[in-house]
Amino acid sequence: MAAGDSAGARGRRAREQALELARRSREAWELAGRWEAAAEAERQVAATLLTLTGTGWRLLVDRRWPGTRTANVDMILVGPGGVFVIDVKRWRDRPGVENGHLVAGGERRDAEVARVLAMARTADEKVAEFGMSPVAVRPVIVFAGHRLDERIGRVRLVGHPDVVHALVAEPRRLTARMVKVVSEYLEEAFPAYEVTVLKGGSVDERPEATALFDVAEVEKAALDSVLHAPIERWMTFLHPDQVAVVRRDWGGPARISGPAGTGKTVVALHRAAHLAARGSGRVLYVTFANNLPRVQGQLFRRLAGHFADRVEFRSLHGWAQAFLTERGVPVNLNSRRAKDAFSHAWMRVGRDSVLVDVEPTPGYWQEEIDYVIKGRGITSLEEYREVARHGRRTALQTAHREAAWLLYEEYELLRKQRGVADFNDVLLAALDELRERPADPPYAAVIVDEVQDLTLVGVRLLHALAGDGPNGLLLIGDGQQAVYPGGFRLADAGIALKGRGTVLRTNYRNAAAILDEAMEVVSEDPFDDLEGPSPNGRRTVDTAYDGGQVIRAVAADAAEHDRILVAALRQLREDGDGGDGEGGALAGAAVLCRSIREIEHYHRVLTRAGLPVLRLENYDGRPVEAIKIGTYHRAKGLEFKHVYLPRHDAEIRPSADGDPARERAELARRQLFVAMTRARDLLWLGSVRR
Ligand SMILES: Nc1ncnc2c1ncn2[C@@H]1O[C@H](COP(=O)(O)OP(=O)(O)OP(=O)(O)O)[C@@H](O)[C@H]1O
Repeated sequence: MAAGDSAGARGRRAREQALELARRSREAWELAGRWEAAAEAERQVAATLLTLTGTGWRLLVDRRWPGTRTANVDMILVGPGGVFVIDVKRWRDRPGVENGHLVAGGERRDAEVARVLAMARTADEKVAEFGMSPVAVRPVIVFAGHRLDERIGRVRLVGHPDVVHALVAEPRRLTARMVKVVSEYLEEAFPAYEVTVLKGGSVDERPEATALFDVAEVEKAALDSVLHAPIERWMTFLHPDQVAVVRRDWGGPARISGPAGTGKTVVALHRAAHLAARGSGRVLYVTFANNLPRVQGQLFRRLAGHFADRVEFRSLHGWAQAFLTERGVPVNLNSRRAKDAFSHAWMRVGRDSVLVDVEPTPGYWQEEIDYVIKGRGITSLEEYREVARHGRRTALQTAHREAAWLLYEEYELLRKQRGVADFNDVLLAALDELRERPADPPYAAVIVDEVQDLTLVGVRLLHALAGDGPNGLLLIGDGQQAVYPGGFRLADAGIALKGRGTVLRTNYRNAAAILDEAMEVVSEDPFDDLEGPSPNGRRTVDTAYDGGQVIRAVAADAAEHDRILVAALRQLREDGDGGDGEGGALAGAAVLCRSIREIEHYHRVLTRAGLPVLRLENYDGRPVEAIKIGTYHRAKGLEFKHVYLPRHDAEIRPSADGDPARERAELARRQLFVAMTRARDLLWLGSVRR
């Protein structure tokens, strides 16, 4: 269908919906008139909302507020847009919002906001019992006789004439069946306050009774709601245990861990919305990878668009650089020239030293500087001599440590001579600056996703930013998915979790066959998990999805391998099943590679074969009819229906050799594991016979 046609069809549907509501106005008005228990203003608002019940919404009027002795909830409306807990006000003075406060007649009326928020929290609790996230519950105050459409945190403030189109425009979250189930559940949870009597009379006959809202406005709102992308399965409903984590109160820094695909990011996104809803402060959501914030920000806008301006999605280095710029601290980041400084340092003091007896590749020693020495903020040889090198399997004698330290000093000298900074310098400078002058205004909460990929200095920086206050710092990650060498313990960063943590155990992403295959790769490998070593790579995980397909393609040579890959992708395009209803066949496909060189190679191969390609660095999570292509590192935190791993085993070796080889082999297996666990339904593993 052409784009113009579908827009036209959407417009027609929106108009029909608006007209249908208008047709029901008089009927609703009469019905509300028979609501004896309700006050006049409530009856009028109820009449307006009753029009919605003809198009799949359900309205509960005058309900008991559980947990209170006598208080009532004016209305609860359940519809495609979620659950709305409604309080009706008839004020003579015009309500408005000033500096985040509800005001009327020159006075603050914060108590009214607090009251409807408290009602919504009760509803949150009730719906959490069956796994509904608080993002789908919205407290609303409807003002009779006024026009406005404002927001204070989570609370929506709307005038009576604005209420229908405000609610109709909400993104669709619930199917008709779910609306029924949820409203029946709430009917029991919030019992009728008084028996609502329908009597013969009706409310005053008023001329406006037939025009409870502006049809044109509703039509536009209905169109907006369809323009929202379809809501993913986890946008509204989670497992009740996940919802409990989203809503939990933690007295200080906390951690969510769990194997790949267990919903850690999903829970973190819902929690970001929950924290944004609770207070007025900003929430910072950080990851190490710089393409993830775009994808996560995009998901968050779909999940809780009304809080999009309160939650900042940033990469750690992106945030640190912006922070330093804001503070006027110059840092000349130039990783290419910094690398060049290292190469010279290696030639001068590395390649003829004892270091080559342990490991001749200079890259290993650059990592030692990046992840152990600078990454942990070590400033003296004494400190380096003593440090436990978590995550590095290669034991170093004192002589090796001294030689590595010399290499580090030479590198620093040459780097400074060139007047350039590396990525660690950016974080170190930001940490110094933050310690000198704390952030203002500070963030109410900092959520760190994929924390295992950070260095110790990175974690210290975020800890300094968030502090130790309640619900301030949340660390999410899984040591088994660490794709960088080196590691740290949270205790080294001065973070005491004191039992504040939770482990998620159900994998909702990978079909069982895929997860089994991936687990096999790392099952023999111990790993470091931030709070201590984990001796066993085989972990207990429940799978939510059976089935799945793992295809192994073994070719005689590289050219044949690439031909098989292209044929598989063409087949996928023909089969037309790739994108979860969001885009065509290729929208859900990704080709993941170990290195940038391989990416370039496969980009050429696919383009020549006439297959559309999108590099992961340009992907923001929105469905695009193109094969995503990127490195294992860039694929972190993402997922695709079909994942293709060309020459997946080229770097995979048994790990019985010496220590450095073992360390490299384990890291390569963890990276492969991460790539494999990006696949939901199909995993294609290509190899060339050795
Ligand atoms: N309660 C749930 N119901 C259905 N699907 C869910 C639920 N929770 C999570 N998911 C799905 O599981 C998938 C994996 O979730 P998520 O990306 O949050 O996992 P993760 O633990 O962060 O993974 P990884 O560590 O591998 O990056 C998501 O696509 C989401 O659709």
